[in-house]
Amino acid sequence: MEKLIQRAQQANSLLCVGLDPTGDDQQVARRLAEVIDQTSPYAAAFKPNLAFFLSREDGVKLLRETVHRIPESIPVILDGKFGDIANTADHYARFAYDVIGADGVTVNPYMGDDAIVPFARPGKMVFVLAKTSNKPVHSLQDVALTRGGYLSDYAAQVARKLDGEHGGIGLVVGATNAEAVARMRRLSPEQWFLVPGVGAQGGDLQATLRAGLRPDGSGLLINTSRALWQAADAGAAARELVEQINKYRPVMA
Ligand SMILES: O=C(O)c1cc(=O)[nH]c(=O)n1[C@@H]1O[C@H](COP(=O)(O)O)[C@@H](O)[C@H]1O
Repeated sequence: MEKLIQRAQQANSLLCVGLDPTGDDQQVARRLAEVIDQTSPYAAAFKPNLAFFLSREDGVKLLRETVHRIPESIPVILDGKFGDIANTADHYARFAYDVIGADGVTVNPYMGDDAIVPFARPGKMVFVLAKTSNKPVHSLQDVALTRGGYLSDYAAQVARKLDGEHGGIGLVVGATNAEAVARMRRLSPEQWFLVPGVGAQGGDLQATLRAGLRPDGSGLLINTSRALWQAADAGAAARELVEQINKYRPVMA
């Protein structure tokens, strides 16, 4: 997590700029460049979502160009929600890190720890889906375990154990349920959380920060995608969000 920690301190920001590009191919390339250039001063990280690139011809090329445009000091998390048996996961890891040049990924833990470990390379970040922002009718994450707690708690425990063994493992926790953020923080006092759900999904920023910030005022990466993509001035919107976030962070000595 060193690159992320350094960048968050340097930019005094916990904002993750989500890149979920919509529109026709020509517009999209132009808008991506614009959003990256305007939001870079305020971004602790960027998170391109793989689906929005793969859904267009030459999507991998566009993704590579996108990552290339992002300043080297800002970490890039490729949001692919990967999760497959280890030898397949190894190929996803090669794609994310070697082909695309990402600094981190999101991973779905449903297939267990061996689906996560191939992504845990030195210097890379792995964000494991624990308690996501959506609210399904049939939520696997909310299944109560006979041993106590919920399946999402178990995902967090596995991620914590793997972080101890490999380093660089964080959680994905949605901003749409502050109680769940607090619960995850109790289970994982020190890990970094990638937190989507603010903006278009209506998550409560203040409640999320209160529930999830570590005592050092850090440890959360607040993602927003559509709200910046659709903003008339993405730079101003990003700056405003950083200011809002920083209002709730304790002032460090
Ligand atoms: O892993 C994610 O990034 C993710 C996890 C989650 O629980 N909820 C969630 O919305 N996301 C992603 O975060 C982004 C949210 O986008 P906006 O709702 O437009 O800000 C999308 O790329 C989602 O795929």
